[in-house]
Amino acid sequence: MQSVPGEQPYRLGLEKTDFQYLYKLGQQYIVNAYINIEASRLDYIRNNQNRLRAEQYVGLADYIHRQILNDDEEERAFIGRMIVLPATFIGSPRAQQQAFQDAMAIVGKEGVPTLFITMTCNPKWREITENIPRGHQSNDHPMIVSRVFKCKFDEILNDLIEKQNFKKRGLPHTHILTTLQRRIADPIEIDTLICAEIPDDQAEPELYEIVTKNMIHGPCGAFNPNSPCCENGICSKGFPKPFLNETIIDENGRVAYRRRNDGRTVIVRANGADCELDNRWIVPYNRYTLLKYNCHINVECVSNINSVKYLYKYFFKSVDMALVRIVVNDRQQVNYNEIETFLNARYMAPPEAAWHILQFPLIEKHPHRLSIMRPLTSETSFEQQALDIHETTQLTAWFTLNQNDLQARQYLYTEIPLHYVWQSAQRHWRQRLRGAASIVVRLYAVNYRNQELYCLRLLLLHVRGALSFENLRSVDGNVCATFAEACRRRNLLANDEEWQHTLREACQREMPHQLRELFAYMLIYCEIANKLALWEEFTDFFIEDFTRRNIDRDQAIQMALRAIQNTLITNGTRLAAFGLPEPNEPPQNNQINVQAEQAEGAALRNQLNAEQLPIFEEILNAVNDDNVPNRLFYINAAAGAGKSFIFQTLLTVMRGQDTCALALAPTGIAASILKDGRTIHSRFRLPLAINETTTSGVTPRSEDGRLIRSAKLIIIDEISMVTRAIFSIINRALKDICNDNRPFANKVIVVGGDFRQTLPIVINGNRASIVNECVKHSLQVLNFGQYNLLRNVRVDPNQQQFSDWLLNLGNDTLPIFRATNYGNIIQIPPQCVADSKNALLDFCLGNLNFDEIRNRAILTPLNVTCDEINNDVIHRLPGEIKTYLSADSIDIDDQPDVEFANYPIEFLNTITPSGFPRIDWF
Ligand SMILES: Nc1ncnc2c1ncn2[C@@H]1O[C@H](COP(=O)(O)OP(=O)(O)OP(=O)(O)O)[C@@H](O)[C@H]1O
Repeated sequence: MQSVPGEQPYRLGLEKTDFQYLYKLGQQYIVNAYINIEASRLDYIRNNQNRLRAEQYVGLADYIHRQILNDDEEERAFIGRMIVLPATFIGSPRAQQQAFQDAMAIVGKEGVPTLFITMTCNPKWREITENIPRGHQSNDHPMIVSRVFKCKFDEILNDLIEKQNFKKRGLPHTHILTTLQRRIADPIEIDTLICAEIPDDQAEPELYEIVTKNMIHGPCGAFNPNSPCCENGICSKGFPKPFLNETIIDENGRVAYRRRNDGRTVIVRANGADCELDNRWIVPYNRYTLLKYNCHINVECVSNINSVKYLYKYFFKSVDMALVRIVVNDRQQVNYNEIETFLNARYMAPPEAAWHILQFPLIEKHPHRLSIMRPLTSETSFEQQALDIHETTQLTAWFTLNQNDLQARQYLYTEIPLHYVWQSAQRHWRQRLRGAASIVVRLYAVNYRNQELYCLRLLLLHVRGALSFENLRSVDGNVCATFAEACRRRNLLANDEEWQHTLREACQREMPHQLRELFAYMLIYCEIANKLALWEEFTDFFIEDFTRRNIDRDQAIQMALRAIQNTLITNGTRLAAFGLPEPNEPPQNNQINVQAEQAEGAALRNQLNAEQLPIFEEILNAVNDDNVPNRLFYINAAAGAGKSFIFQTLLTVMRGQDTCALALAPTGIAASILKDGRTIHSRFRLPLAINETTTSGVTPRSEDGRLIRSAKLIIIDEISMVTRAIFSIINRALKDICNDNRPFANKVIVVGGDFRQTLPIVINGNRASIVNECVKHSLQVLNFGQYNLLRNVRVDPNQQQFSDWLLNLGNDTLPIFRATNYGNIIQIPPQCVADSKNALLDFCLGNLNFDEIRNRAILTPLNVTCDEINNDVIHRLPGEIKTYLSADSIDIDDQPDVEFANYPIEFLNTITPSGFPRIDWF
């Protein structure tokens, strides 16, 4: 039998030979043929371990050394023979790891994939049945099946990350992850792309035929408990799925597809019986691809990068199971033989063998992998070893390039392949003439335990135009002894130094009260290792304003602690929670200057317009008389109609009467507009995650409880953003704290907002789920009296037209410009449209000075646009640009090393989940 790969396809592809009639034996022949080919390759690897430098594989050497340096002498081992499979051997653990990291690099550049497509070969494809002898099964002709599948596979590939896979028993199938240019975030859009229902057999007979043949799961569960997908009789894939009237995206971004209970069913035979299956058993598909390819093609929306991980896990599992096993034999010799392990855990199906014999690739496109340098042993320095091996690496060639080419110095090492091409024969970088756009670059990953190499890698991600290793280690003209030291000095590694640095810098510019506030927020939001040390180091700065006033140091410290405590309490926490000393006395309530408030209240009251005044009077009347029955007010105010103005007047007038009123809002920004405004969460001590059973953390006997009890009026601004659950918690909490079972404990509650504006945030929610969260329904149920403010006081009277347009927009009464599947398109008045980004910036920022600019904001629907605009704005501002870098890391406590290596630092830098800042701030 031939073992040369090139000859097998020829031999097996011959038409009308005896081979065609071997049936099952033919399958065996193909597997054997490939095993032979593979064996010769493995032999080569086994006999060339020195050339592969097996001892230098990072992590492996670490592990082996740990075994050898075991404290317990009895347990100590010595290194035996090490045989490793290189990354170039497809199926080796290293190849899988590299492939995964390649995929992550692509995700880093292109974004999280949009669709996960699984396509399985259809053995009844005309191209297969017409090419096998009559009466034969397609199984017996894996070479033809593989060839046809490859053609179909090539056709469906379009802008994707792809992987090839083989089902253990049967037919080739492929998993494809595609990244569309635009993310699909809307359930309606998902419905246009993906369907999980039985088509109408009259209207779409062809599709009906394909779906009922290829896209029905199982049946499993009660119909067929022995189905391979069942564990203890329950389907591990969650079939049958529930009926759903609308597609829903849950809070984790997972999609539950629309499967309506429309009465359509299909009869499928399983377990010797006819089973009637409905839409709950349909695997999601795309109409177009199904009609075109006529096979099983499962199309699903991707929710997060886990799908990439899943793809590779699946790949690991079913194709070339490569277990890493360290054998310590009787003589305590550590033998590490990946080839043996690879072969022992081997499963080879005929289609897979055929695929390999035909030399179809498993992975077609790699990012440009940049070497850092050869992974080296620990005894000698990297530089020394690099010199020792007398070989120019991509990295040392980059140094040389920078020495000779001034132009190249502007680039990072990772940007070099975009501008220069690596000439592997000559071992140098040559100017690139074309093709940069499609290049994805990634630096080989390094385990963070290998500190120096890890830090070298980190420097390469941030230092441009380095001339040598020494130059790379230089910071501000000083050569650091190690790469780690250089990283620390460049603030690339996370530690408390960055917080010291932040405070030190702030000390130069900020007033002590601002420093105290900054410190309080650092405590709340930053991961500071030694908070006490930081407090002690900067105490003198925190108390400077007090000591300047000749206040004794101890007392000044108490005052500073109290100020910090006040900020912390507003945010629902205390100094003690951070291991810091608590101030001796409790924080004092702000003293209210009653007379000043009375004067201000009277002035504001005089300004109230004809729409506002009657509402104000009615509310104040209810506050002053417990017997007034109508105590719940809902001010329905269009944008800028002056509801906050009424609230402000009410709060001031009540303070003038020395009566307690509380001002609340769902967000910090909305709360900050109101006098002594607090967020609902902070006032009622609510946890972040709210559900029906959540209760307020305020107890009746606490300081907060007393304050809430004494309040005669509670104002909640921006009620449209409050969820029903929170509103009901407030109602329950008031009843509990005040021991009064009437609605909201008979307090005067004034809520205001505009349901045309922002509604509650429901992560990945659709229209129905967001509306469902709104309090509007509760307002009606609880009999809140509705008061309308419609005149926009904010806009210039000359812009009444714009004000009307805004109102119509909110009321959905504007003329429809064009109707689409995703909703109606309206036309924005031409005077509100800026022709270009620059025109927009000119309009918003013009020639304003910095203070004026601070009061303006440009809102964008997408973070990327916001980053773009920020970048432009920064360059328009006077002064030097300073960049602050974040030091991203994975929480290694619950991540094993392998996970860490799979998410290299530059990948972490590219992800900006909501609420996370970019890696660089200017
Ligand atoms: N009676 C008034 N006299 C003078 N200025 C007023 C009056 N009412 C409102 N304003 C001013 O009009 C602007 C808009 O008012 P306000 O912020 O109270 O509106 P709003 O209904 O809360 O708006 P939004 O819905 O956008 O929050 C503010 O600058 C406010 O000071």
